[in-house]
Amino acid sequence: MRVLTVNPGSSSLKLSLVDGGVVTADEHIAEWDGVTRRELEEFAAAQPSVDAVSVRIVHGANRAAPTVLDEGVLADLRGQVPLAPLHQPRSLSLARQALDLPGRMPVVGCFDTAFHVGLPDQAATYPLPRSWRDRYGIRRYGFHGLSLAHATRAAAEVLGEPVRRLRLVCCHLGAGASVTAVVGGRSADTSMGFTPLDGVAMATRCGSIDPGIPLYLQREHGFTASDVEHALNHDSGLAGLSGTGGDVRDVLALRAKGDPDARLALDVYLHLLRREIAAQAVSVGKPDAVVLTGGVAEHQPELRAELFGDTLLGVRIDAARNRGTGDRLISEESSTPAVLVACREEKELARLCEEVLTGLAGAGPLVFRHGRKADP
Ligand SMILES: Nc1ncnc2c1ncn2[C@@H]1O[C@H](COP(=O)(O)OP(=O)(O)O)[C@@H](O)[C@H]1O
Ligand SMILES: CC(=O)OP(=O)(O)O
Ligand SMILES: [Mg+2]
Repeated sequence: MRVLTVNPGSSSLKLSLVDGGVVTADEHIAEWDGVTRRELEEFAAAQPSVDAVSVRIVHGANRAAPTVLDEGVLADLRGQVPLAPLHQPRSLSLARQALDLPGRMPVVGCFDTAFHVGLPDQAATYPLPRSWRDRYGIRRYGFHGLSLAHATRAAAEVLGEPVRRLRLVCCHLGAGASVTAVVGGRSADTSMGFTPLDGVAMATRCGSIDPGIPLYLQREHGFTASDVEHALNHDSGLAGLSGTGGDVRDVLALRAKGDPDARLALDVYLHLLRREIAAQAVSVGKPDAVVLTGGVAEHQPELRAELFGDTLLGVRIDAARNRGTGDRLISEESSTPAVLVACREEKELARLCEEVLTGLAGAGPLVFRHGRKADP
């Protein structure tokens, strides 16, 4: 099956054609402003033929499996726009365009949140009033699920162990970043929450902060909810700390020139990431390995080494392996294994799309068989 995959991230748009599991064409629009123009139509028109389209949709609420999209499902998914304001409008606008592509092929939506649907109650529940949780569905959802599903399988291959036997701390470090405890292919805990704003500091997002801060700014300094939402999503994280747009390459270049804000930005970023890795290691039990994936993790060997230093979870980075290529161990033989894998959300999008369209969804590998909570 030839699947056109559509992956709108917070900083980029990635389009691929995956034919029988192999990527045969690729277009990566880095520094994407989120406005959908004719990129999808043009990419589709350039392919010899396409059998189906698979779209990454960041927030699927309680949906445990991917689904064939139509106008009704898209209307339902608009309910999650306020819960993922950077991503959901982009995904839905591209899904809408996909439904209108010439040939009217089936369009499948694959949800970042689905990987986390079976989170244990103690990890999914916020300590908030029952009425908020019951009435408004306030819970930890978790994101980056397509990346995590692929990274889990790829890391298992590198480690030579079946997914079901592995206890992993998986770090997705891109423009968005999260850390997840993956036990036997299932999410046991994760740093992102009700929205993809929670957790570690990101390119432009703040991650977890004292909830008293936005309340104070609104009550005492006249900020509106929209002002605060915008600043926490767009002007915080590495961007807010360093005065750059939040691209880690720019922050590293400034730090190399001795810029104190850039130094503080990276110190804060790494400190919060180390703290979260340690926290997720507790949720995992005894981790068999730490897995790194995503644009920042893949392209920044020095930052990888700096992240682990000498002490974090007993990982010691091996200089030669760290400089290598491909999915691989990057740690010394005698230490806790650290595995680097390329983020291949397009492969997961294509795999899930094929499963849905050939009627196999839910009978696939362990990592998508959560099923404790039913579709809404
Ligand atoms: N050499 C590099 N090439 C591309 N991206 C890089 C490189 N080094 C670091 N990055 C970082 O990767 C981030 C993009 O990661 P990616 O996972 O593609 O993001 P997203 O999917 O969230 O849009 C950029 O913000 C950039 O900081
Ligand atoms: C959920 C999320 O933050 O995704 P991305 O890293 O692609 O922006
Ligand atoms: Mg991404």
